[in-house]
Amino acid sequence: MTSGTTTMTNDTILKVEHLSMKFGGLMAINDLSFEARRGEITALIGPNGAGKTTVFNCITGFYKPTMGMITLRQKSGREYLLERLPDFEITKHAKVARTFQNIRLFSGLTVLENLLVAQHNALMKASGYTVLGLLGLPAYKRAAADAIEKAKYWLEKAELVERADDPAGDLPYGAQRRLEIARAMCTGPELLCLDEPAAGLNPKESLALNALLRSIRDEGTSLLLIEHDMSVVMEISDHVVVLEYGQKISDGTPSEVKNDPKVIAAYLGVEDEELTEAISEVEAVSGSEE
Ligand SMILES: Nc1ncnc2c1ncn2[C@@H]1O[C@H](COP(=O)(O)OP(=O)(O)OP(=O)(O)O)[C@@H](O)[C@H]1O
Repeated sequence: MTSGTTTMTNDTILKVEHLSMKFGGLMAINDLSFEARRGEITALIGPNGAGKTTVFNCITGFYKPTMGMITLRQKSGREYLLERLPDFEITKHAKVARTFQNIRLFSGLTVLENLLVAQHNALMKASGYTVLGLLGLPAYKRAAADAIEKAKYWLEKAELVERADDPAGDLPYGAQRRLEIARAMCTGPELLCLDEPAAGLNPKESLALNALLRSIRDEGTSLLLIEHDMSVVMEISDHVVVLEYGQKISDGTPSEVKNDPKVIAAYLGVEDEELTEAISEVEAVSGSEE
């Protein structure tokens, strides 16, 4: 669905405007606006209950927002109003893929099979949705060969080649995380949304994850991630958006956000008066430096 009404440039892949989500009397997201730029890693951070997962669920079609607009602009310039699309169309047409806080693999299938299953839609399309197509069409044979190539590519990128024939459920936790991301990449997304990808990883697994996410970005897929692990956020993000009580309290580079008194206060949980004091202190210091 093309919106044709926004003024997005090609540098922006996602624009969230005046998003609100109400659950009964609870305003989980309150008039939130932010942008994610193409070819960047954007992190969405904030204390527990700030509304991060709710934003993800609105972007990926799991929730229909109470108000607001979410526009995705593809490389081709085509725009989709995500809040108007059912979730399967967000994946299939708008090309937004996601992972969840808890790993959701086909644990009885092998690692390779997980990557092939992700390409089922492309294969069925090439078959013309018929058995004869599956058996004889050259287009299907080509698509099947492409699917295997793509799976091999992501096996290598995710450092999983040696485990390709093992059941996914037998992999260590960090490898399962990378497999989930590789599987999402096999769907060819323009925007990859990751919900706490570093949760539960040991330091070595965390480094492997960072390398994988950077290489995904460097190849041109934009990333939006929710992450609690600040070392991951500070190390790999190009842009950080900070939420508190469903509202944006800061937005900038990792170092800008890290030094923002509002962010420090949100994470330390200080009272409003103390926050005002902290802000005036920072302003006094920056004023005396000018
Ligand atoms: N389906 C729902 N029904 C009712 N309330 C909900 C629902 N989903 C989220 N909430 C509430 O909305 C608020 C934001 O929750 P959300 O899970 O988006 O926060 P979060 O920032 O992702 O938190 P965490 O870091 O703990 O995962 C919370 O108060 C939560 O209890």
